[in-house]
Amino acid sequence: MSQELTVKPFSMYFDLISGMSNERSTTKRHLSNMRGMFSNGEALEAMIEKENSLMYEFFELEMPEKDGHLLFGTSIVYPGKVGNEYFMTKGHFHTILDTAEVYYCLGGKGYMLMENPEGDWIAEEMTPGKAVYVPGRYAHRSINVGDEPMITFFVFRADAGHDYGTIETKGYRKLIVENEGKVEIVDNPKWGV
Ligand SMILES: O=P(O)(O)OC[C@H]1O[C@H](O)[C@H](O)[C@@H](O)[C@@H]1O
Ligand SMILES: [Fe+2]
Repeated sequence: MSQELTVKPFSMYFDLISGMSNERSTTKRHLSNMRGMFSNGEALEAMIEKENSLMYEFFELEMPEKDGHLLFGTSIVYPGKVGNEYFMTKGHFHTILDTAEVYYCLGGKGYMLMENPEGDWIAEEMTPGKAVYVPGRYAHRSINVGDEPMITFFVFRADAGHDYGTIETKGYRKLIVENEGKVEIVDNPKWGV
């Protein structure tokens, strides 16, 4: 094994309530990083003009991108809406499509929205204590439908990679929106366009 592929055993502390670690810094996605992801682009621009606030952040550890290694961390999606659509992550397929991921919800309330290229989709509810298995081939996006930050711990194969292109061009088949105070899963009218 070459030197750069050697990883010594290590541990990392995450706060169970906030999901944060003071040992590293997070990658941050602000409203302006989410252009094109929400169905109501005008609502997003209006919000950015007022304040380009933080939508979510997550820990991206540096691990050798080699099969056999695992990458883990936490992700924190803040509460809010763009138009009637809840704050969410961009979502992605894995570049090595057939690689899975596990998420464990530590706090908040939301959904893991998943869909595969064959058209199967499912929105798995995420509440504290719930572990969600995202099988290979499924794009995955975390959506916060509550009033608190939605915090998850995740683990996936370190060389899986992130494919954002498909979601950026086609979007998701489904949207999670608020309708008269209730959470609803609706068809994305712009899907594939
Ligand atoms: O990559 P995004 O879709 O923006 O989501 C942000 C992050 O969310 C999760 O926690 C994943 O496990 C990360 O790999 C991902 O990068
Ligand atoms: Fe992933």
